[in-house]
Amino acid sequence: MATPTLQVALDLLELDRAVEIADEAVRGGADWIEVGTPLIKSEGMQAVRTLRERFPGHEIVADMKIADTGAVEVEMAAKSGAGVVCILADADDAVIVEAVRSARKYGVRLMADLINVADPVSRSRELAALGVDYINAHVGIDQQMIGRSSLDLLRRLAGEVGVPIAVAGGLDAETASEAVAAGASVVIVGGNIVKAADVTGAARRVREAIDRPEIRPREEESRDAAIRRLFEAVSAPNVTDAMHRKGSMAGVVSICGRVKAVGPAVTVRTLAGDWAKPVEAIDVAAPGDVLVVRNEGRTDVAPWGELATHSAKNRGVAGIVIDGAVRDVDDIREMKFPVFATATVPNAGDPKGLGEINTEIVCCGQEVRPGDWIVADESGVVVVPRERAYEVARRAMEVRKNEERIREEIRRGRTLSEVSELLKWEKRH
Ligand SMILES: O=C(CO)[C@H](O)[C@H](O)COP(=O)(O)O
Repeated sequence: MATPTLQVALDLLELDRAVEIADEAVRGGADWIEVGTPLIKSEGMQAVRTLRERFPGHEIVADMKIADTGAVEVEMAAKSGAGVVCILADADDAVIVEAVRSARKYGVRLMADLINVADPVSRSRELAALGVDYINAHVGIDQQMIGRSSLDLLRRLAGEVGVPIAVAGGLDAETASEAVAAGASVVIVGGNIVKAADVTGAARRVREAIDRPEIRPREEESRDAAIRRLFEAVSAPNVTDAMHRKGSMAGVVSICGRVKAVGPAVTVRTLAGDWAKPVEAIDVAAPGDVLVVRNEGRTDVAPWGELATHSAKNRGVAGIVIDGAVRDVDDIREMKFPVFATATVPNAGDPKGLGEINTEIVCCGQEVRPGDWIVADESGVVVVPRERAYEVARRAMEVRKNEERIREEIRRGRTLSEVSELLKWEKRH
């Protein structure tokens, strides 16, 4: 079998940055350069022309995701310099047939993208029979965020289709190896190369994985373990960015400075600083849970202090968030236990047993249900609805990766406004 091709997907909005990143990716061993759909939507065919001119020795792939007017869109991409043009596998056969005719006329190849196709094996066979040159086992970025896997899709197709198979969707060096072993002829990598601070290094690692695939058995990971791993690797700001700037509690700060708490919420409602329910909740919590206490926002009386912190720490509780005051701050700081509160005050309430454990509460402006995920660090506290926890954790990791490349470009001397083309992307009114 010929060495599989490494295609780098430039899923960016800015052409200048795309050219710079393509240059670095090529130095790391990328063969084909994909003008990603966002770049085409942002810059049009000029992006294809520019990349064609700048990289004369490399195949340019135009990810048009054609859904209609197959002939015209293939013609546009071909005349701009693309050698491979992408069409949606789900498009009507009438569109596919016209696209194939146009591709033959202009001497380019067609790649059909299986994103969201219900029966990928039979559709791939139909597409091959219609004259499509490559099938792309693609799981889109939004689908990846809810846990779909491009490798699973690729494995379903292996040996079933008579044309070369490309694979795309969240691949990195490790999964690129698996993709080659599963029969991929073209390995398409976007985010894990183009969002890296060191694009050349990231591309080189994928290149090496493709050239010398080394498959290590992957450890099974539960959903909850993956959620925790991802949330522990990102910041609270990354998480609220991933939630369209929602989820932040207002006015609550870390009492111990640089600490972090991640875990499902055990909720507590108490009244007037009554510390019975918050302390009983320590026994209800499992290791790794975060206690979230509503104390009516009162800052004049504390339902939490040093002894409770000591007990929570022993039990493996990951942290505590209170919409009110805590006390014994000096001792808590010595323990470096993640405590987040809106105030400090010396006096406690009495343990009368008012309130409830594990009911829905509102804490610092956010609704919190038992089991919702809490991510708290020095910037503050974010609540993630439990049913969206995996998706938000994946998206937060994408936010973090994206910032890595932006940080690198700022380090090289550009301003944040330049990197993000702020003026161009201001909302028009
Ligand atoms: O076509 C795409 C999204 O629709 C991407 O180019 C493709 O998914 C590869 O990027 P990534 O590796 O980040 O998933």
